[in-house]
Order: sequence, then C-alpha cells, then structure tokens
Amino acid sequence: MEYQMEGICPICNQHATLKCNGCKQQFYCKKEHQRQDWPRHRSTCQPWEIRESSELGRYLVASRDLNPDDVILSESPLIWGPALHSDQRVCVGCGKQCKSSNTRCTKCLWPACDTDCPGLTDKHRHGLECSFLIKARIIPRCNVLLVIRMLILWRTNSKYWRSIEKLQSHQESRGQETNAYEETMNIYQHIKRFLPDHSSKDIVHKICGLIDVNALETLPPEDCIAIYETACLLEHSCLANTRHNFKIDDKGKPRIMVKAICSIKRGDHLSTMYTHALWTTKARRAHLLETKYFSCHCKRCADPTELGTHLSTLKCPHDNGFVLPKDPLNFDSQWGCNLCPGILTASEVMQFIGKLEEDVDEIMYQANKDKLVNLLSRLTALLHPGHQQCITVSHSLIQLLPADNPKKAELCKRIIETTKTLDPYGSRLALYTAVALRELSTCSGEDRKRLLSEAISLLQYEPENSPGEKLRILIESEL
Ligand SMILES: C[S@@+](CC[C@H](N)C(=O)[O-])C[C@H]1O[C@@H](n2cnc3c(N)ncnc32)[C@H](O)[C@@H]1O
Repeated sequence: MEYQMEGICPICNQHATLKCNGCKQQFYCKKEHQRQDWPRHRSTCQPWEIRESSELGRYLVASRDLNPDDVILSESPLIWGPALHSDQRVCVGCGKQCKSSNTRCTKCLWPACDTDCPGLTDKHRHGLECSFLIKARIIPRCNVLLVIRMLILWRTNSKYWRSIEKLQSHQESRGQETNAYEETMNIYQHIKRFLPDHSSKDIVHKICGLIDVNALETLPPEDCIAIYETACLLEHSCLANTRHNFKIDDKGKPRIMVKAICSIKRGDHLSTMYTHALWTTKARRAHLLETKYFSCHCKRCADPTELGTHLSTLKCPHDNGFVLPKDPLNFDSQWGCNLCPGILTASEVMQFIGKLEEDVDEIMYQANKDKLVNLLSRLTALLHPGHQQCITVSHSLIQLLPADNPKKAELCKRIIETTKTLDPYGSRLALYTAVALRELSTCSGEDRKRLLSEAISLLQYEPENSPGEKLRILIESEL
C-alpha cells in the first residue's frame, strides 16, 4: 500500500489530509464532509475488515456482500524481490530475468537486465540499496536480496518495516534442527558482513520467517515474491473464494489485485489457496504444516472422498471396494475399505503411494504413449480412477492419444469433472482444465465450439506471456 498523505476532498475539491479509515484511499478536509459523502462513498469503500483470532491470527472478512469479479483490494507491495528459493538471475532494478550473465549494475555489480535499466537508479527500487550493497561487499546472489532489502527497512526503521513485522513469522516453529533454520543460517552466513553485530542472527531469523510465511509469488515479474499489507492477511482455504493477479505499477512494483470469484456474504472469511489444488489432502496438509505452520480443517480436507473426486482413494485388492482414510484430519489415521473389514495403517499407505509415485515420475518423464497406457492400466487396478496419480497420467496421455481413440474422451471428461469440483471457478487449474477441454473438443460427437469457448473463458485471467495466455491465443485462432 502506498502511504499517500493527502488528497482532494470530494465535497469541496479542497486540499485534504483526513483519510477514510476504511479504504485509506479517500481524503476529506473535515469530518463533516466525510459524513456528508458517506452515502456515496459507502459502496466504494473497502469491502473487507480485519479480524483476529487465536487460531488464524489476523484475517479478512467481507464487510459487505460481494458478487463474482468484484474487486476486493488492490495494493502495491511493502517489499518485493527475487524469490528466496530460486536460482534465477533476476535484475535488481526491475525484477525481470537477466538474459545475459554479464550485465550488472555498474556501481554495486549485482545482476541487471541492462546497464540502463531505470530501476537501477530509482530510489524506490535499487537506487537506495545500491550504496548499502557497495559497502557490504557481498558476493551477489539474487536469492538473498530480499532479505537484504528487509534488513534495510529494519535498520532504517521504515514505516514499511513496522507494517511487515506485524505479520506472523512463526519463529517458534522454525528453531534449530528444522530445515527452515538451516536455510536461514545459510543466508545469514552469506550476508553477515552486511550486519551490524552478532545479535543480527535473530533479525535474519525473523525476516526469513516473515518471507516464508507471507510472501506471495508474483507474475509479473516471474521468480519474484512480494509482501503486501492487506493481501497477505488472506487466510488459506482449499476452496478459496478469491483470485489475484499482478500488474507492474507506475513505480515499477508488482501491484496485486484481489477479486471475488463467487458470491460472498457479508461476514464471510476471505480466502486464497496457499498450496496446490491437485495435491491429495495428505500432501496439502503436510505442505501447509511444514511451510505455514497450521493444520487445514476446511470442508475438502475433512471429506475422505475429497468432495467426491476420490483424489486420494485406493482400490481394495479383494473385492473392488475403495480404501479411504477414516479420519482425513489425522495424519496417523487408519485407512479402511468401504466393503470389507480391511484396514491399512497410515505408514503402509504412505509406502505404497510413495513407490507408485516413483514409478509414475519415471515413466511420465519419458512421455511415451504406450508406456503411459500401460502405466494407467496398472494404476487403475490399484487406485480409484479419480486418484491424483491416475489424473496426472491421464492428463499427459490425452495429449498423445489420437482423437479417434475411444479412451480419450472418457479420460478428458474425468479430468474436467475433477478439476471443476476442486477448482469450480478456475482460479488455480485454468490451464490444466483448458488443455483437457481442448483435447476433448477434438473427439467425435463433442461440441467443439462450446468446449473451446469454455477453455477461452477459463483462460481469460491468465497473466501476460504466461503459458495460459499463449494457449488462449492459440485456441482463439483455432475457433
Ligand atoms: C500469510 S499469513 C496470514 C496472516 C496471518 N494470519 C497474520 O496474522 O499475520 C499465514 C498464516 O496465517 C495463519 N493461517 C492462514 N490460514 C489459516 C487457516 N486456514 N487455518 C489456520 N491458520 C491459518 C497461519 O498461521 C499461517 O501461517
């Protein structure tokens, strides 16, 4: 969020410094004019409120009813930079990937897309940090730059830092012996010359926690992440009710826009998805616990059938029953067959699936049609046909099968049914679903025009130059 301090009063058009507490965008010259403007401003004032609970920390709820596609918020980042876990060479001025490995900022020698990149001298971007980097004499490594940027905010006690540090960093769960701690110490070792004294280990620990727990992946720019004052308060749900996208603002920063994807009632929690929509409940919950330090209890996680998709379900070898977790919210839960008294322990299931995953990874890598056909027939003997592994293999296979293969339409339909249940508004799996719709459109007896139009509509929100946008343009040319 930009810290704008003044504006124009909409009632008298005079200079105004009194800010609306709700949206923090509208200024008034006096309280009386604010009251007078409320009947007009009410409908445009921010549609969210911040709440707090011991379980969720701070979170957002809708402060009025929202319709699909309503803008919930739009803000520029408090801080942004190259992702911590990326090894890409990213320009320190604008965040774009560097085409050449030799181009650098002429002063500090950190990577740049071009020596003339305007971001290199802009004080809102690299301009300010450049002098710190010259003094610090650290070997340039893009994936520590965001930590350095945060340290500069901390050292200068910037108002941006004061907003960032209010976010949860979960340091208590990132102590010694954890991978997070080890990664933090690697970063610390690399940048310690930049730090004032040894106590700074703690601040690097906190900063890495703040980044890992809160930063959102931006696109554009690719391979960058950013922390936002309000958008980062969106809680996680495996059935989220918002989508977001990014645009580079006039200061060269990735501005986020969050929109409703369905009707949202006043008081409903506003959510986004922190993990992967096509992962099984066990994988999603483990990922959330390991990286965001909470256990998800949403409707999808609590349903052993994953909303009827059977994304995790195994086949019982004895009687064609299905084996499901008895309590999907418990990692150690037993799995039971719906037709016989057969039971598997959690670790038996993990071993079994782990072995299958290895086989799938190996064969998928080869992308050979006949091998995929054999693999899928092996998998469907062991797993529900809606299981994640079957869906993944099917998705590769449909792109290799000819249109007249009788299996193709059936596989496409199962994939589409699954993705539409798990992501009914196409906010996470648009590209995946669009590929299946396009393949289905080639099968005889299918309504080609309707399927391709549906794929185009799903892909309308895909970022510029992304594979999703490229597919949309291709399908438009095919229609
Ligand atoms: C991106 S932050 C969200 C803002 C955070 N609540 C705060 O107060 O700074 C992510 C953290 O919020 C909490 N959180 C988000 N979604 C949650 C959920 N569905 N259940 C429990 N905790 C959740 C977790 O502590 C998580 O690590």
